[in-house]
Amino acid sequence: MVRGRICSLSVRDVRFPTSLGGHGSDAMHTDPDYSAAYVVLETDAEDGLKGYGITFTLGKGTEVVVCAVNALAHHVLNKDLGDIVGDFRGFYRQLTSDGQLRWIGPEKGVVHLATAAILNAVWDLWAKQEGKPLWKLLVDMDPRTLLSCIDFRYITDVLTEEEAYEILQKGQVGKKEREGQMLMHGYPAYTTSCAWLGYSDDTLKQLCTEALKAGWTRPAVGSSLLSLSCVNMDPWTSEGLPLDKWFKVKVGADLQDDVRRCRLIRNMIGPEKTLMMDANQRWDVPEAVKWMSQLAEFKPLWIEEPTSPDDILGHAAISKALAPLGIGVATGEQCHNRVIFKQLLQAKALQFLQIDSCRLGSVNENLSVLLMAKKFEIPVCPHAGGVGLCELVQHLIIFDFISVSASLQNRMCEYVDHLHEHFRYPVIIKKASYMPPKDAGYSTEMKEESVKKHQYPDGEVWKKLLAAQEN
Ligand SMILES: C[C@H](O)[C@@H](O)CC(=O)C(=O)O
Ligand SMILES: [Mg+2]
Repeated sequence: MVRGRICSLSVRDVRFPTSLGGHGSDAMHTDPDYSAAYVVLETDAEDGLKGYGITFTLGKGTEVVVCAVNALAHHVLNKDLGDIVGDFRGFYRQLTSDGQLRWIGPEKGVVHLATAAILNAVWDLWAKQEGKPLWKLLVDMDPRTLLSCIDFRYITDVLTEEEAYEILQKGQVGKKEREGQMLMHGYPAYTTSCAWLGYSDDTLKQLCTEALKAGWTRPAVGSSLLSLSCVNMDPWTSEGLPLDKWFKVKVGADLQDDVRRCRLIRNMIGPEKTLMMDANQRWDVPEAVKWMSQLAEFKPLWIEEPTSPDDILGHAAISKALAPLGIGVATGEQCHNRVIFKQLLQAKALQFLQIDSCRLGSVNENLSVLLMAKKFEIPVCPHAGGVGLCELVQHLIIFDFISVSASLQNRMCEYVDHLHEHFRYPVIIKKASYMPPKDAGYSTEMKEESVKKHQYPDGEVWKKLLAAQEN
């Protein structure tokens, strides 16, 4: 039973100095401090449960998102949780249609990141009150209720509510077995932790060796060396162990460096394992095609964010040009909203769709994208990493497998090995797979001690760093 009136919303600017070690660096974001605008909702219910929500940011960007959360707060305060989730579509519309704030979106950029942080907290609270991890709340939800959380405005030309209902109805078949499979084996993951652009070759080698030792080692059945249309991997052995393992390397700043690093990593992981490349929007369209033609010898499964995330037709042109080389295009971590995803799908502009739990308007909007991806039969391989993105997105992709896609072919969820120790319910990875969370909620809660230490600029960590910079 959902209960309580939301009586307080707080938001904090929490930053981790990851740029000091080059963690998270890429061709565009050379000094990222992984950060979060961290929202806490309290209700007047006697259970004392709180809802925690984050959105992922980089350093200074956080203070702008914090302002936007505060500007949206009045939509949530003094609302009954029951009224919010009882008409979640209406509430989503209310937040995204604020007559003054919509002008600085709409449904994109800072204001949408703030929307995500608030709604992530609402979903966490709802799941906690129901006593279920978020993925299970979604899996058990009756399809009509689930669809009532989605705003279909702007996407009915490709997906009507009735079509979405049919997808969910079909997804009911075999659901119990798939849930069992997830509980037993987890959802396959790939790692980006070895090859951030700011890492030296020695660090890359060392991390790659460690990752291989840690179990990212099984031989692939399908091979990324085949042309894309032939890639048809079954990621499980008969004992239910994951087979192929994927590694991602950052590229895009300097071609000769890329060639050297890709050779190094390919030599280490061998010809069989799947390698992906990520350019983080660095190139123009022709440049992307030319650059990737020169990296094709390393057999990447995909090039991620080859150009501006807004350039749908550019992505389509790159997809077309790289298909004969067996290289797909992946994108999504900076796709503003469901409309951009709709058009990427319509234009055949991507072969791997990367949802992000904090970029889109929370679970509500991500559900619409999962359903569209199913309709277009494009595999979803979520973006994760950052602060808490692994913790959150695992719920969405596990739900997707159990209730929507029913497939693991060509699908893996990103995993990055940073900052999990700051979460109260950190991800559990076994045999390179995400094990479904068991605790109630959306795994969004951070340890209070970590938040205090890393709050910007007054937390202990930042006080020291800022003082050192002054001297
Ligand atoms: C700035 C982030 O670390 C970014 O490089 C992450 C990313 O592109 C990915 O994980 O993919
Ligand atoms: Mg990326």
